[in-house]
Amino acid sequence: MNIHIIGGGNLGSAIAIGLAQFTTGNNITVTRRNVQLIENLKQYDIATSADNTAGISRADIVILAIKPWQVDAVLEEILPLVKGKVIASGASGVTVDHLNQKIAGSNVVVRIMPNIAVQYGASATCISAAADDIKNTQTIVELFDKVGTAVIIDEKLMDAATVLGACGTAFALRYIRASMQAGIEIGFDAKTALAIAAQTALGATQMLLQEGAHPEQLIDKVTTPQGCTIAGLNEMEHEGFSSSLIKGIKTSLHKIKG
Ligand SMILES: NC(=O)C1=CN([C@@H]2O[C@H](COP(=O)(O)OP(=O)(O)OC[C@H]3O[C@@H](n4cnc5c(N)ncnc54)[C@H](OP(=O)(O)O)[C@@H]3O)[C@@H](O)[C@H]2O)C=CC1
Ligand SMILES: O=C(O)[C@@H]1CCC=N1
Repeated sequence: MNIHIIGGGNLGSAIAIGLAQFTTGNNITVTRRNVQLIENLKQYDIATSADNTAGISRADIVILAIKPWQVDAVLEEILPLVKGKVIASGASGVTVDHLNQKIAGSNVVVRIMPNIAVQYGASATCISAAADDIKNTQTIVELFDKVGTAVIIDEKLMDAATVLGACGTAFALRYIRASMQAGIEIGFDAKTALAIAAQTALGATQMLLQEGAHPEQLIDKVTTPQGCTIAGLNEMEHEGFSSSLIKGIKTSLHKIKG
């Protein structure tokens, strides 16, 4: 397939590299105005251009990885050339209804919400479309399944998916950073503390995904009665660990919904 990604920033470049690394048989093009900033993509055999329409008529899928307020102008620019193509928008908060109104054509219009771990084949991608288009989303689901997991969700949950899945990368990294900082305070150098904290988070995630267990079932295996784990966990909860995470996620959702 020919995949044309408009917006070679954090998300667009990550999608391009992920698809280049974890899929075969696809030609990928990425565009942005300051094209010199994505020269590095060429090492993955990804074509780059400052012209959003360059080669777009050969594209099978057009992915929008631009800021929400840039979507309308870019659509106007490309619409005459993208009739019948799949258009997948990763712009947060821009609804399928809005996209369909702007596009008003024969296109399959899909909303995608990956996260930047797509670059490493580890995104949790949520996908939605209008009822008429759901049956045509298979290509997109299969594509994003190769760079992590991909699920179709009800569009009304797309903002929630953005917060849990996309912003979630930052939330998880902040947990690792805090662990690292604590690790330094209890005796490790920064590099070792980070290595231990990051690998421990990865190991916990692997167990969770492979066993399909509830986190607390695995936590029970770590908490020795009267031991140091439960003492630490309970202190964290007294200080509002779970509560602050829940509040932060809800605040992010309110922000997205305006
Ligand atoms: N970052 C993340 O983790 C995630 C982001 N998103 C969503 O993805 C979208 C992009 O976010 P992000 O990648 O972080 O933002 P960035 O600012 O990093 O990337 C946006 C890119 O769009 C380019 N751009 C702007 N205008 C145009 C235009 N007219 N034509 C072509 N390219 C253009 C910019 O480059 P230039 O100025 O050179 O043109 C820039 O590189 C947002 O809607 C965001 O909500 C969704 C999930 C995760
Ligand atoms: O922070 C943001 O608004 C975007 C949406 C998801 C990740 N980054």
